[in-house]
Amino acid sequence: MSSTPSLEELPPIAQPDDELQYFETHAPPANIAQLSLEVRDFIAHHHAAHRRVVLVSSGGTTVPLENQTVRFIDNFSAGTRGATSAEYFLEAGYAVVFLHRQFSLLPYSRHYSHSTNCFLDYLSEWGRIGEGEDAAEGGDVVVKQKYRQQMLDVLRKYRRAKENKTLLLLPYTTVTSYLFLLREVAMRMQVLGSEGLFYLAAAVSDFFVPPDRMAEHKIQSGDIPGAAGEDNHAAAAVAPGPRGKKLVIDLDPVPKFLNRLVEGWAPNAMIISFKLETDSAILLYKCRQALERYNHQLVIGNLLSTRKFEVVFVDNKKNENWIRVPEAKEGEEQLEIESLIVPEVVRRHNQSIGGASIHRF
Ligand SMILES: CC(C)(COP(=O)(O)O)[C@@H](O)C(=O)NCCC(=O)N[C@@H](CSSC[C@H](N)C(=O)O)C(=O)O
Repeated sequence: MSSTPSLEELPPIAQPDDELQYFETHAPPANIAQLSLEVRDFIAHHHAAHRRVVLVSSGGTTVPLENQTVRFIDNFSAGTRGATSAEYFLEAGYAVVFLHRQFSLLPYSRHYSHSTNCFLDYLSEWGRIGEGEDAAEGGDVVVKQKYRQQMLDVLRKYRRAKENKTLLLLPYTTVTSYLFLLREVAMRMQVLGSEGLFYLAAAVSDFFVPPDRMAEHKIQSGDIPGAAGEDNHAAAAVAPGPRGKKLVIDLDPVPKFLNRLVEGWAPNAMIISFKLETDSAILLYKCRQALERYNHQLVIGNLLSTRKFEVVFVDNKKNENWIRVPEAKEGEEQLEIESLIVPEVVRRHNQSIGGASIHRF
């Protein structure tokens, strides 16, 4: 079992000057001003309607190795946890700001997107699907009978979220765009006080290439004299090795922003972070350590290998509760663990703000 570092050995948590330095030395997403106004209006609308707002972060952030990015380091996440949880928050009556990795899974469309659930597999041969404007000349595609009810259920929920404008999609790609958007939304959510909820399921990069060590052009693998990217000061550069050329990467730790979120950006909100480990022997320790370091309310721990079947709630009152779902038998529908996680989060959120039941459609 790997030795578990003490609090002191961990990279320092972000202090105000780290935050200042990071945001001053990185460029925000080009459209952040427009997105910030959309978030402001979204929050104001639902606050006026006495509807709670939750920020759900989802997907994995990237760390570019070149300014003109050809190569990047990615963090594992398909976006299933975030997209599925967002659906259950919407069903619980929350409005959702969905801060997600661009092109990762989205609420509702996740059932039919990506290669694992290709929408086209749900369609049968050409035939007439309906009358009036639905029926084009020569007939339309027909959803296979066995999928119709499920698809109609998803479609109804999707349309309800659109009609009620309860889902705001904010895409990011890099860890920098994620952090800028997280800070922007958090500042806007301050108006919600303790009713604000953060559900941080995104897989956030822990290391990055500082701008002053970033190669401008694609790092060259062969010898091109004077080619850009051979700068020896670059954090990622090709160097001679015992078995020929190798790529040497020297990254800095991303300032730990969770502390800034808790203490500065959203001081009154309920903040839930996910802790991802692969070694079961250190999961609980790392969850407790995160709570001690960041002083937020709840860490949901999960292992990469069993994340769809079990999670553990570790809260700041030292309670540790496992939630588990049985793995579906062959041919059976898998119970989504988020159908249990989100109601438990909502229960705890109710408790933290005095238990008022929330507005439902
Ligand atoms: C990524 C998964 C496993 C979901 O997978 P998909 O369903 O395939 O999307 C999610 O459940 C999770 O653990 N997310 C959190 C993963 C993560 O990076 N957590 C961070 C802490 S929260 S990120 C906060 C940041 N590092 C900071 O401290 O400022 C960690 O474990 O260290």
